[in-house]
Amino acid sequence: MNQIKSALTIAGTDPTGGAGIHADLKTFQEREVFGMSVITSAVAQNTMGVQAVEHMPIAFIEEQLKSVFDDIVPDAIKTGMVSSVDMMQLIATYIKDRPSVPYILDPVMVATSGDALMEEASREVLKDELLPLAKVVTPNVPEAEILINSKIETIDDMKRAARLIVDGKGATSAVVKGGHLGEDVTDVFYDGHEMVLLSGERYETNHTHGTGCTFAAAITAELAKGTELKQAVELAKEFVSAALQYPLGIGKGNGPTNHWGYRLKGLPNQKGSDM
Ligand SMILES: Nc1ncnc2c1ncn2[C@@H]1O[C@H](COP(=O)(O)OP(=O)(O)O)[C@@H](O)[C@H]1O
Ligand SMILES: Cc1ncc(COP(=O)(O)O)c(N)n1
Repeated sequence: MNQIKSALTIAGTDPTGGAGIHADLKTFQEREVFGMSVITSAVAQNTMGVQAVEHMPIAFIEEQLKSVFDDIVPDAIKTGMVSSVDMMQLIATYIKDRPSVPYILDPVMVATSGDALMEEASREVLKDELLPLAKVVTPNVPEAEILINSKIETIDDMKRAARLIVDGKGATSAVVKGGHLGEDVTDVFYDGHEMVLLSGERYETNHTHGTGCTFAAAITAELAKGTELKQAVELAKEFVSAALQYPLGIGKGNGPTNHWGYRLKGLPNQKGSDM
C-alpha cells in the first residue's frame, strides 16, 4: 500500500469555514491528502468581513509546530495568514530545516473585505526570509504590487512581476493571480525558465471568499503527492475554477467557494445557486 501523503497549513482561522485553515483542510481532503494545521491567528470573520483578530503567542505556535513535526512530517507545507515578523522568523526555521519538503507561500495581506491580515512591518521580512524558501509563491495582483513595489495593470505587468519574484527575489516559481485584473482571469506562472498563461472562464459570482486560499491549498496538495510543479498549478487552477462555477449560495456577503465543485464538473449548476 502506498504511504498516505500529508500536507500542513500554517495560517489563520475563519469560523464560517470559507477561508484560511478551513478552506485549506477542505481542499486537502478533496485532493486526497491528509490535512494538518497550525494556527497563527484566530480570526472572528464571516462572509461580510473581519470582526476581530487574536494572534496566538509565539511560544504556542512553536508548540503546535513541534507537535506536528515530532510526529508526522508533512510532504508539503503551506503558509497563509502570518501576521508578524516573529511568526515569520519562527516558521522560516522549520522550513529551512526541511529543504526537501516543498513550501507554498500564499502571501496573504488583506482579506477580500479590505481588512488587513498582515502587519505592514512584516512585508520586508516576508520578502527577504520567506520568499527565497518558496517552491511556489501565489500573490494576487495587489499583493504582487507590494512584493515588487510597482503597479500592475496588464498581463505584461504580471509577467514582469513573476520574473522579479523568481529571478530577483529567489523563489523557485510564482503564480501571479489575475482575479482582480478586469475581465480576464488569466494567471501567470513562471519557474525561471517557462512563462505559462493559465486562462479560464470568469464566473460572475460574488462567492469568492477563500478563493486564493483554495487555489494555493490545491497546489500544496498536488506537490505533497509528488505532482510535477507546472501540472500542480494547472490542476489547482481547474480546481478553484470549479469551486467558483458551482456556488453554494450561502452567506450574507461574499459567500464561500464550493470545495466539492470539482466533483460536479460537467453537471449543470445546482438549482437555486446564483452565478
Ligand atoms: N470570478 C472568477 N471566475 C473564475 N476564476 C476566478 C474568478 N476570480 C478569481 N478566479 C481565479 O481564482 C484564483 C484566485 O485568484 P484571485 O481572486 O486573484 O486571488 P485572491 O483570492 O488571493 O484575491 C485564480 O486562479 C483566479 O484566476
Ligand atoms: C484567515 C484568513 N486567511 C486568508 C484569508 C484571505 O481569503 P481570500 O482567499 O478570500 O483572499 C482570510 N479571509 N482569512
